Amino acid sequence: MRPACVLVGLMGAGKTTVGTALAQRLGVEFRDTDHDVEAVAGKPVSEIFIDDGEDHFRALERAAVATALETFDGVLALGGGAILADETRARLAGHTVVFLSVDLTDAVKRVGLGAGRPLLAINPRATLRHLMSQRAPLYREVATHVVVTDGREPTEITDEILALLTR
Ligand SMILES: Nc1ncnc2c1ncn2[C@@H]1O[C@H](COP(=O)(O)OP(=O)(O)O)[C@@H](O)[C@H]1O
Ligand SMILES: O=C(O)C1=C[C@@H](OP(=O)(O)O)[C@@H](O)[C@H](O)C1
Ligand SMILES: [Mg+2]
Repeated sequence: MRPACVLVGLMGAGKTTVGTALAQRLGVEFRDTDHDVEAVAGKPVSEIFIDDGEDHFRALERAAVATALETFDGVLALGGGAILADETRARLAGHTVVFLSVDLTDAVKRVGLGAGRPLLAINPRATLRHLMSQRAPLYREVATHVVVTDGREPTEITDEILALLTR
């Protein structure tokens, strides 16, 4: 079993939003590794970071991605930092992976003050800029398709991905 499509990209790229719409349009299930991690930990991502630390969150995330890639056949959204793990990037090989790209201005607008995203608790704009430069090469490395989201509505982005998948 393999996901119909895996979505990657920075916080605020719209993975959760577009993934939900895409799954609906395809008539398949949607799954988000953040939700899987929260279910295993029994608490929100922000509390996992505070109580157990980022390393623990990343370990749960690696396991959630591995399980989903093997057992799930719908639309899968990864948390923005999942691709930091060598193991996860290797696992993504051979999958249909869509990188939702977003520029800094739109990402900041979308995530606001970072509620629920512990990495953005302090200076979200500077943090997003740093994460973007660190991660952009990794998103591109795993992606089979790149879809630009700046200034576009989720429905338009979903339409573009649907067209890519059925091409
Ligand atoms: N294309 C878009 N245009 C405007 N706002 C968007 C778009 N995609 C997502 N959003 C909004 O941005 C915020 C973050 O979206 P989300 O799907 O959670 O991103 P991610 O999962 O990539 O971090 C949400 O409030 C969502 O409604
Ligand atoms: O980029 C990151 O490191 C993170 C992104 C978040 O998911 P979204 O990308 O869905 O916001 C979530 O996994 C956690 O707060 C860490
Ligand atoms: Mg998300």
